[in-house]
Amino acid sequence: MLQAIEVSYRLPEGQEILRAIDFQLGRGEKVVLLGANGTGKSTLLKVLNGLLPPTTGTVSYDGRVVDRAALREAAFHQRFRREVVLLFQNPDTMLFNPSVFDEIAFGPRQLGLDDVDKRVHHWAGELGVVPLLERTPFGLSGGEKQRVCLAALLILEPKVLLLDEPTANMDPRSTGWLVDFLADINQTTLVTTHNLSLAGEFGDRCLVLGEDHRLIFDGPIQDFLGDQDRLAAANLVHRHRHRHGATEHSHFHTHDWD
Ligand SMILES: Nc1ncnc2c1ncn2[C@@H]1O[C@H](COP(=O)(O)OP(=O)(O)OP(=O)(O)O)[C@@H](O)[C@H]1O
Repeated sequence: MLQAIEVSYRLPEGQEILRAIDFQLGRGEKVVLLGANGTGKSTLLKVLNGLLPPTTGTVSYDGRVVDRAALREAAFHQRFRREVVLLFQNPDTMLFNPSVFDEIAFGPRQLGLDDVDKRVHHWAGELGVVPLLERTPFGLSGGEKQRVCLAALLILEPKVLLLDEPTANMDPRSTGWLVDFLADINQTTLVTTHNLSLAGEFGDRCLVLGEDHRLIFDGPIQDFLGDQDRLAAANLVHRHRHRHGATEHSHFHTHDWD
């Protein structure tokens, strides 16, 4: 339903940070996007969400090319913005309303949906943020902000969720809750994470961006996670020395940052 066809993205300064990326997300599919720092994961999500136009190649949604012309058409723009949503890596980028209630209500109000109050209470309940509704979003903890941002997206009843490191600010209990929550929804999800211990919980298929900014793997996640050579080539495991008294050895470690 969402497809990248030979997508490349070049920064204004000239550096190419996505190179000929080609893949398709099927309806209801749960996919994980992996890659070392700076390989282009956040950029790819922004391109898929229509926020950055690819330098070459195309993104298409349900068979329609997502370009400036399409996004200028009111009907397509409204449909695409409602159905394909992006959770930014930094929740502060998304919060700009005076209260959590207004933050969650913003999308439905923009779209002219009815029963905004009821919808806000429903999604605040789903995300466990009802006690925060009258607070200002700026004073919340990182994990609380993440939940508020998710409520503000899910209230639109999207079909595709692009989630950029959704557990990065979350403590272990919230992380466990989010993993279960995402497993139970039937939307298409594409989730980036640096947490290889969790990656397999977000989907059965993974896409991996290499340090050359190309898609270097698209397949079953367990095949990728079980292959030390591939993990090392993608800079997703590291090796360092351990000393145990007089003996010393080294082996690979996964690099879980959140
Ligand atoms: N607007 C911009 N101006 C300059 N450089 C940028 C811009 N956007 C992205 N980059 C650079 O492009 C590269 C890819 O960035 P991106 O944020 O997509 O990587 P990432 O894979 O999400 O990284 P991380 O794992 O660290 O979050 C980085 O080197 C980044 O510094």
